[in-house]
Amino acid sequence: MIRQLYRVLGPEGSRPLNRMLVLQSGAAVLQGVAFALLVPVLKALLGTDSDDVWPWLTAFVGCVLAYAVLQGGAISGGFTVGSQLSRVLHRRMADQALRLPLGWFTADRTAEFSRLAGQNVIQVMSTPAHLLRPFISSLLTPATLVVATFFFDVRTALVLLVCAPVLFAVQQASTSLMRRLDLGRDAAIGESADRVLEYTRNQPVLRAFGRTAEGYRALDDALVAEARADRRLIARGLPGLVSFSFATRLVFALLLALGVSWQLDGSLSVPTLLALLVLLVRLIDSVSSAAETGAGMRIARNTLERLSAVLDEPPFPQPAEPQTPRDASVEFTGVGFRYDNGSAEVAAATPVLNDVTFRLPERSMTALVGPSGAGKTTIAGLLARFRDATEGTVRVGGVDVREIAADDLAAHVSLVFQDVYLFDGTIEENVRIAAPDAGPGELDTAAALSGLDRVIEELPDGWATKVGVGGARLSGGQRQRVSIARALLKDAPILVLDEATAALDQENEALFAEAVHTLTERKTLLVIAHRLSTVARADQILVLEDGEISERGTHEELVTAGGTYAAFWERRAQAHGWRLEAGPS
Ligand SMILES: Nc1ncnc2c1ncn2[C@@H]1O[C@H](COP(=O)(O)OP(=O)(O)OP(=O)(O)O)[C@@H](O)[C@H]1O
Repeated sequence: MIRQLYRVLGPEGSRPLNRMLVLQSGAAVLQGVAFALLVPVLKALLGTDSDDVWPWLTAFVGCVLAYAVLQGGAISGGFTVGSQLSRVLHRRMADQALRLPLGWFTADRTAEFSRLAGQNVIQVMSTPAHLLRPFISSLLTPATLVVATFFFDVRTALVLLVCAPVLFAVQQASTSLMRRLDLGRDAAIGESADRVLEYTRNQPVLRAFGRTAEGYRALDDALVAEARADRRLIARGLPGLVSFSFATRLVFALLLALGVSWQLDGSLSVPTLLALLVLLVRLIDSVSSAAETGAGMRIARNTLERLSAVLDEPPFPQPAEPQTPRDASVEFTGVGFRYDNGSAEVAAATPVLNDVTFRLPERSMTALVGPSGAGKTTIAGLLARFRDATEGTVRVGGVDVREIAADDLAAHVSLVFQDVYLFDGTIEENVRIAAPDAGPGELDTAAALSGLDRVIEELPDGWATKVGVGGARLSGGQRQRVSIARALLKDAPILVLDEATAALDQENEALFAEAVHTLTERKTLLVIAHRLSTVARADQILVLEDGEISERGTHEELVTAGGTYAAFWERRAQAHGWRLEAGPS
């Protein structure tokens, strides 16, 4: 536990922890010495010459005062370490979030990450003050008492020395059992928290399909599993806890019986026996509280382990000597890709892309079409290096994306996603994220190209309209236009639009198609397109099926070739919307 705290805090954060450990250890030993001094004090008081009490009493009071000073320092030190822990952990987690590959952030891991950064950091920050300090006392004070007992009665001290390993073994056995059970319960609680979150977030969908809490199976199952883990913890963990408590009482009874028999045979005086019993009661108390704080320490240790695991995740590899893209072209050569789904078994996963090779010449427009699930969004992600290709090479401006610094690549590639996320702020703030220093002219151009200018005109607060968390106060089409304007304002030479026109109405979609076409004069465009107007005007169309490029060419060439594209064209040409879907099998 202490080792883990040092690891998490790092060298810079370790000083307050060192100080707290030294102060608390000193206080714990002094507490033990103060209790031990009660023996001569009691012996003198109960004995024949009560004047002997003064030197012992003076030493006792001195010890108590010194203890109070050290303990005060340790208490304030515990809080200092706690706030240091929270600061260091939050900063390290934020740094780690920046360094981890985007592919790492699956829904489950994102939920775990926010749980760790929120409630778990708060839980860990109270550990030094409320658990570690009492735990140190509950170990060092009894140890001091055992050593002190040697000065009063060697036999009692030897019995204690023999019993200590037995108590320790029982405690260890119960701790490791509880730790395993705690881990199982922590996982069950985490799963329930995720399902409750999912259940809350997806209320609109669940209500639309008439699902109530009882009818929502995943949440139900998670709550049942959590209750089962709780019952398992009580049923299997209780014997361990009870056996420890029983063992400590047994040791006490044994020493009491021995003490009485030694008193009866005249080898132990009554005052010493009484004073030793006071020490024993204190000793048993301390050992029992060690067991109680041990439970809290176990939970904190599990949490620290989970935090360390996230902090130790290998960051996305960055090039040692970064190169700069030479132009705005893009090249995929023999690219293969598998999602690892959070496991190390990448090789076992089904390939999503297979031997994908294509080139996007500078200032050209390519439409990527294909049935749902064919791998179009995956290609966009590889181009922006959200993940690395499992096979082959992705090049931007003639340079392997793995050799380009993250900032440089981000400056070259702009993306408009299917799922638009807006930050809680005004429309202007959301667009300006792309280029905080952009002038009003640039902002207006981006708004005009994306159709955002008309949205601004309709809204009473215009650019200053608050969008709400995630953009909840705007319609889907409005959100999308903000997102497109944002991508256009960034003015990166390569623009990837993933289903960007899906939420636009027909009139706006046509305007947008025209704007996109105009953009080709300045940018390299990859449009994951579903609309005919966009696809037909592309310089090159790539048809992706089952992760492989099955056809490529211009609209005319592909229609003439009479393949998959032509068949879909035939079927869809008359429809208002155009969507390439898997044909009947
Ligand atoms: N994070 C992920 N983990 C595992 N598999 C994934 C992940 N994301 C996508 N996939 C799988 O990869 C395949 C390709 O998905 P992708 O989103 O690239 O397809 P798409 O062509 O963009 O589909 P759509 O047109 O429906 O958006 C699908 O089978 C999908 O289930």
